Amino acid sequence: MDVTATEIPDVLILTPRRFADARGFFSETWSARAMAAVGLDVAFVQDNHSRSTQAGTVRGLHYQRPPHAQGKLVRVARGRIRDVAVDVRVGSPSYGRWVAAELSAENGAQLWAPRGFLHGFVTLEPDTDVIYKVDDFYSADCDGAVRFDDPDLAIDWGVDPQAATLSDKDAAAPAFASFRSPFAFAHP
Ligand SMILES: Cc1cn([C@H]2C[C@H](O)[C@@H](COP(=O)(O)OP(=O)(O)O[C@H]3O[C@H](C)C(=O)[C@H](O)[C@H]3O)O2)c(=O)[nH]c1=O
Repeated sequence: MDVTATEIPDVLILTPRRFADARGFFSETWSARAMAAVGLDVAFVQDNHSRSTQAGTVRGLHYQRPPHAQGKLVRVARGRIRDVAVDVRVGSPSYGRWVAAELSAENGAQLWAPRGFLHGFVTLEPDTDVIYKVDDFYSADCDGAVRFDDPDLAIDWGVDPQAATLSDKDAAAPAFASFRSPFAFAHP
């Protein structure tokens, strides 16, 4: 499995090996052993699958507050997304900074964002299927959102935010200025 660093050290791009042959390919899309080999000991408890029929669909920016904060390992089974993680760990040198990566069925790349990050993506093709593992269960009570096109975050989504397809929840998400992070940066 290839590991590529991003501008935020704890956010990684993992790309599992693909065994191609005349039929297509085989890939271990997740392996606890492969994750441990790169220093990631994560106990995932839930798999998610979201399908977005339209290109330009934005899902995010979302997080779950403690005690149900979630680390996420995101991949695309069909189509293509620009995946975004925003560091909101109080005390982090990269607090408020974002990283983006293009994940697609074609490139097989996966984004790992630990707990303490806002997460969202925009679809770059119709009928895009996003598959992701999380390390805590869904909790509606702990679910939170921040405006995806917040001017203080100034995320480059690569598409026109004004034309984005949004859920009502995301369309009404609060500004980053009103966000009080419940996450602490825990590094030596
Ligand atoms: C996330 C989630 C949702 N749901 C239910 C709650 C709603 O009735 C319905 C749709 O939920 P929502 O509109 O929050 O789905 P997304 O907008 O795709 O949210 C996700 O989008 C961004 C990209 C994320 O990183 C999060 O994983 C997640 O917040 O599924 C569940 O039953 N379990 C779950 O884990």
